Amino acid sequence: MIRLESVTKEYAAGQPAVDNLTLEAASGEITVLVGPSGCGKTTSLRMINRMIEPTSGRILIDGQDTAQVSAAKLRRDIGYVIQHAGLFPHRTVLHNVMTVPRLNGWSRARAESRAREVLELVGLPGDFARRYPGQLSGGQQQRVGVARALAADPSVMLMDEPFSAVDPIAREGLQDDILRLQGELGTTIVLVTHDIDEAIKLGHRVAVLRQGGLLAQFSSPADLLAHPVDDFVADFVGRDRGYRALSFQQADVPVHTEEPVHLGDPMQRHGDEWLLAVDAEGRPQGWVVPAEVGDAPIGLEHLHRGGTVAAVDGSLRSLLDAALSSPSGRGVVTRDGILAGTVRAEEVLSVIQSAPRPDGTSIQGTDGEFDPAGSDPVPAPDGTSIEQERR
Ligand SMILES: Nc1ncnc2c1ncn2[C@@H]1O[C@H](COP(=O)(O)OP(=O)(O)OP(=O)(O)O)[C@@H](O)[C@H]1O
Repeated sequence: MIRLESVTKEYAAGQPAVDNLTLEAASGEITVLVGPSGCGKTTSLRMINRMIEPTSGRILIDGQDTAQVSAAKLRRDIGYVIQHAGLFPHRTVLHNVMTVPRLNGWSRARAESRAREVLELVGLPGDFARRYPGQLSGGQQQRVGVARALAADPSVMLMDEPFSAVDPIAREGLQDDILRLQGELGTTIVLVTHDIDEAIKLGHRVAVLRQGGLLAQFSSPADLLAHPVDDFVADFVGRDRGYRALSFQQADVPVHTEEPVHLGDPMQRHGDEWLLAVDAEGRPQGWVVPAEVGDAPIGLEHLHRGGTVAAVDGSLRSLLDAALSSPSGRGVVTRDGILAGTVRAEEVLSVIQSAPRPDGTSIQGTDGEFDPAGSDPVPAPDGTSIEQERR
């Protein structure tokens, strides 16, 4: 566990960048520091590995006061990942990743074998080892940065805006990889970001800081969305937080049997109802309308791919989104990627209505502002209703 005890940093006297911050980052968890620019996130992070010394207060790692440990040793023992990866441009990927194990006195052979192992762990094939950072994309460089931080097998890793310089698609992949790696390795991670969505996706616990380095709220993501402590946090957490909180809720939703058609098979049905097409293994591929296919075999060109697909044990948000985004109004759900059936928006909503929320309450029995079961069919953006669309 990392414990910050009344930690203050003043770069200029009387103007704290971090003000009396007390915070515990639990072992084996991801703790995220988030907040607007200049609120002291990076300063807080860098005080943990003594790249910046606190003006007052103490920082303990597993009970040991970091002030008692040599700063150089602390930095070698703690993985550190920064924006733009910070790789040595004149060293190959392999030598970049070997740096800290070599500094720790490992033999060249052992350091190299460890470097290859962690490069594989972050999803970089073997031939990347010989390249130079300039020959990699931003996302790949960031993966090398993560591999380098993991190379010495640290129990603590600090990450400062690690993904903010890569494009949104690469960023999602990197976020998923960090979640997977952290789950596998159990590393204690403290991560800084200004992106609240990233904080909510990655954090077991999220610390929201405000200007002057003051802690506004320290909570689980679900609690942050459900119970922002004040207007500042509510504004920062942003709109749609009721909907986004459904990401953290799971409940059994009725799954209806769906009789799919198979890609490549002749279309043997008629009319204009939506049918789900699957491949030979039963993986959903998209929706087709028999009248558009005619007598031809069902091909990729006939597919409408608008809808999202949810795992059968996925969050209420993913199940509702599958139903709302499906052109048929039937949300596709899968088990291990194979079609399990379909769900209906009104049934997901009625489960949401009665499911316990993260704070233990349920929507039923509140002021009755929200009553999907009793209301008219939900209008779709084109003016029809999901009831009509379902046919
Ligand atoms: N070396 C420094 N000397 C003087 N002031 C500094 C120094 N480093 C940071 N500050 C100031 O301390 C405050 C906190 O900075 P810090 O970099 O920790 O914030 P941050 O939340 O990480 O910001 P950002 O999201 O913009 O990176 C800011 O007002 C900044 O200008």
